[in-house]
Amino acid sequence: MAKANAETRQFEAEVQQILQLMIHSLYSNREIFLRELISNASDACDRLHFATLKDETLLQGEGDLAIRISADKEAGTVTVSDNGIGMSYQEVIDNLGTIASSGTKRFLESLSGDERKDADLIGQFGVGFYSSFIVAEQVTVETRRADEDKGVRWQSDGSGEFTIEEIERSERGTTITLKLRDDAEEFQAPERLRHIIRRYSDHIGRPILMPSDEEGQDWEKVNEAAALWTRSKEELEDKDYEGFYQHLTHDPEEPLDWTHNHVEGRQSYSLLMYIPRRAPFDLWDRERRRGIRLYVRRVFIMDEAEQLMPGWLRFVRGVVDSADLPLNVSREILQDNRLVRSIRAGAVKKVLGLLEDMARNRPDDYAHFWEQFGKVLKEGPAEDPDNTDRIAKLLRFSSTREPDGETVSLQDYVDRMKPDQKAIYYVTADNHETALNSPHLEAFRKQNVEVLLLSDRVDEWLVANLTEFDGKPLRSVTHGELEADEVGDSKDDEAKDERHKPLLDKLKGQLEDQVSDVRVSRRLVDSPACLVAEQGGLSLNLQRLLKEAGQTVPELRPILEVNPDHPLVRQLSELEDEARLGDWSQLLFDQALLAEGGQLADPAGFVRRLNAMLTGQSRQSEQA
Ligand SMILES: Nc1ncnc2c1ncn2[C@@H]1O[C@H](COP(=O)(O)OP(=O)(O)OP(=O)(O)O)[C@@H](O)[C@H]1O
Repeated sequence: MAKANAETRQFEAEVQQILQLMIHSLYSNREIFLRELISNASDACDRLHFATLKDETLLQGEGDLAIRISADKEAGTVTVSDNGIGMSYQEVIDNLGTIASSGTKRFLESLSGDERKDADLIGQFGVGFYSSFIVAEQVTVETRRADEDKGVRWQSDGSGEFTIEEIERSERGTTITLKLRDDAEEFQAPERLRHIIRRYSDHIGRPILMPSDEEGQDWEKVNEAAALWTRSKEELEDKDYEGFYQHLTHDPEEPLDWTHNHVEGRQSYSLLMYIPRRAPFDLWDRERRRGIRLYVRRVFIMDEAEQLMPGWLRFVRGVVDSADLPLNVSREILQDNRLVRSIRAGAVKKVLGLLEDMARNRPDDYAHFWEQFGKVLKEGPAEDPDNTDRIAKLLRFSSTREPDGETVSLQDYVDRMKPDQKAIYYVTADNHETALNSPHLEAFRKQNVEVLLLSDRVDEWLVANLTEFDGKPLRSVTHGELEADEVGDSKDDEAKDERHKPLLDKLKGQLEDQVSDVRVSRRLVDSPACLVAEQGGLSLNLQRLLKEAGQTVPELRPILEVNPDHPLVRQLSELEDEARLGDWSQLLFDQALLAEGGQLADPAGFVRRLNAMLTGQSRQSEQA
């Protein structure tokens, strides 16, 4: 594959796009280029270290892995060098000419064209190596892979193409030389470089060295060079944790919170986990691998070890360093490993503790967290029955008492339940407005009984798995028959049903293909009718969601409940004309369906019947 002569190649079109965007949007924060290069160099050392576990000869006698940074005033350059794994010819092409990561591809797809917004977004991906071009008019990379004889030189001015050629290079690893732009001269000053290194890269586990004298013969260590998570909490400051978070995630924002623990016992491991401030835009992408970075006794093993964090905490970022896992652990082994399960259980408990603490002591931060990640947390009870009670306490809902925003906890709800109230009531709907205006709530409103308003897709899944809280059952207001005392109804209901039997029979006759039953409602005050699902059956909302998702749903006919005190229903009960009775019954059913967010089977028919009714005629009398 290697070529003897230099060849010129084009950047992938997307790289050019990224370069443009970056040079313009990151101008105010140019110094991050150094952080990105150090981060790559440190990863390269980690990867070499990992590779030498299998093949010691890769070290070739040079075992002290380090990152060297120096400036040359005369040449106007800054050089970042590492003796890590290095790159082969093909790897240079793949890594430094294209956008290899699918995440970055998706980022490009999501560009809005609004520079401000896009600049915000770009930070989520880590602009990596290409950030060199913020300060450099020319970048030269010389590298040799630890297991190859020949080296490679890559060079570009960032304007559209690069050259690549084979070279002789005795040292293993990578040297990146930036020819600084005129307006970036400040980065030649060693003090400036030192300052940036301490600021952004102090937590890097490898030594970062700079020349200690003018001649550049002796090198001295500039950073702390102990992996941050191995250090004790007492000696670390917020800015250390924040710097490490940046290294780990490339998130331009500071984390919302973190938890750092050293666990000793049957197993020993260190955990450092962060809650980001903002959800990544691909949080809902099921293909996207998540999880945290795994180290074994300080040796980097893998990124995004999804086995270490359950799906319902997929927004958590961080590091686990285990003292007990074998160094040759693979993703497959992680799948089903007792140690991993117990680390994950420990990690989950720490995150839950962190969130509980935030909810209690920093309600504003928690509200922010909930807004960003609440929907993900709602997957918890289904995925993790063991932790359901703790997760349930962290949930927040909108309710008929507090309809603006999701602010009500189940504990708040239970604390203000009426003394004789038996259940925690909720309504699910396709959207908040539909839930809030649902006719099913009328009797509850009248009796001042609070009802939770659920309108996220995941809510149906949540309530299927969260059936009680604090000993109180969760009960849907659109399911089953309400008992008289649930809504403070009088006791003469039986008689009421009897009295209205002729009406109910009429409606049943007209709508027999569409409903499974018709009965007098205890839910309604102002509306003439509503639809109800069988107790324990699928809600109409869930049936719709499943159909949208392409699943086959058994044809479940709802129950029509009517409000016999409503003028419309009263008039209907007096109708004799079969055709008008048919139209009115259908209208009653259709409007009940609309009110709870359903779709009409025959919208044109609905409009025609409605118009006929509004003009005081029925189809029959028009024809006559
Ligand atoms: N010093 C280096 N030694 C060896 N490989 C490197 C070095 N610098 C970059 N690379 C390779 O080039 C790839 C691209 O680097 P780049 O900084 O653009 O993205 P990244 O590091 O993969 O992503 P991110 O910055 O988001 O973590 C790296 O994944 C790595 O494989």
